Amino acid sequence: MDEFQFIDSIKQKYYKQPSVIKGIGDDAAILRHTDEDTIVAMDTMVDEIHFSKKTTEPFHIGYRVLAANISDIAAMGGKPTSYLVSIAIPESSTLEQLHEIYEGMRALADCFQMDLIGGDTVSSNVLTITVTVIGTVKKDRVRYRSDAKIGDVIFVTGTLGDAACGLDVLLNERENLNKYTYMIERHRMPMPRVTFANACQTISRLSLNDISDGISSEANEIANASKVCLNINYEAIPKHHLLQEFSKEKVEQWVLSGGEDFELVGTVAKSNWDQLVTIAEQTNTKVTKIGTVEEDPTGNGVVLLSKENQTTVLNKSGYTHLRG
Ligand SMILES: Nc1ncnc2c1ncn2[C@@H]1O[C@H](COP(=O)(O)OP(=O)(O)O)[C@@H](O)[C@H]1O
Ligand SMILES: Cc1ncc(C[n+]2csc(CCOP(=O)(O)OP(=O)(O)O)c2C)c(N)n1
Ligand SMILES: [Mg+2]
Ligand SMILES: [Mg+2]
Ligand SMILES: [Mg+2]
Repeated sequence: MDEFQFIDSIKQKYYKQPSVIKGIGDDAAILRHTDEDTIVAMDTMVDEIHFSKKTTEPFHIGYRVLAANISDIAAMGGKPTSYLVSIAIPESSTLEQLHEIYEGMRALADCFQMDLIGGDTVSSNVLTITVTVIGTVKKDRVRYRSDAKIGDVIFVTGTLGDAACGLDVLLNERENLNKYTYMIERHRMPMPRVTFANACQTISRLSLNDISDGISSEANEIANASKVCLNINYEAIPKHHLLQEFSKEKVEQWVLSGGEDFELVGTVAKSNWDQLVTIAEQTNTKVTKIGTVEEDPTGNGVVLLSKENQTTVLNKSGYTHLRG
């Protein structure tokens, strides 16, 4: 199969979204959105950085890369509608593996009625997949990191540290993997929090960020953008009971800096907290209060972590690709 036959083989037979005027097959795609703002985000995954043979089947590679992208749309409060895929393929990849990658993306895309509308295919030494995701949002319901205000409740969805635990279990080839199935699933097939984020439309102001690098990073991103202090209580951060068998140090590292849970961290006015809890119940989403937004006297933004009755500054300690 050559490049052009490959593109033909991954092309959808029809498009679900009325916004797709032109999808795959010309020099570019054409979209038409009338009433809403368009959200555009991009994330790349690279072999041996974001996945490896030890951790992921081709299906999961596709699923995860799209999930990471959709998660950014959720974090802006939007609805994902379409995506483009750039794939750099090494000689060692088989056609079957490539189709499984696309099957993984399609499986998640179908959950949100998303269309594959374009991309690029090249050969390379390292399997690299870049997705551009497109979504829509009502213009007065965009969720900026800069919208946290003093007095807000800080919340997170789901439990934190699960994906990092699953990754650790896979990388260290522990025996009795069945015991860790839930954590492995959380690493391989994270479900971005679109339904919850969209159901929050009745609330006029939220700040939101999705947890890809680790909450220590994303909480700092909100604090810096909003120039406030996020005071977080470590004990209040929800942790899955399966983490109990691991050392306190490991759990702390996974919870604060593990990343890739693709949960949401955000802040909401105290007066809207009950409403948020109701939305969480209606959308089957676990939501937990983990702290309060306070004034930052320096004006730069800071995150404080209270743990065992001690309060320290929580610096960004999540995943980073470049150091120094
Ligand atoms: N190489 C790049 N060129 C241009 N913009 C970039 C690049 N890398 C990241 N960005 C932008 O920087 C911001 C932060 O990116 P990132 O930390 O990857 O966000 P996220 O964790 O939500 O994926 C985003 O607006 C992103 O589009
Ligand atoms: C084989 C393997 N090793 C390590 C990791 C852990 N890891 C790789 S990248 C990353 C952070 C998230 O990726 P990034 O490219 O920073 O995504 P973004 O923040 O842009 O959404 C983590 C936790 C992994 N997923 N797979
Ligand atoms: Mg990114
Ligand atoms: Mg993000
Ligand atoms: Mg990152």
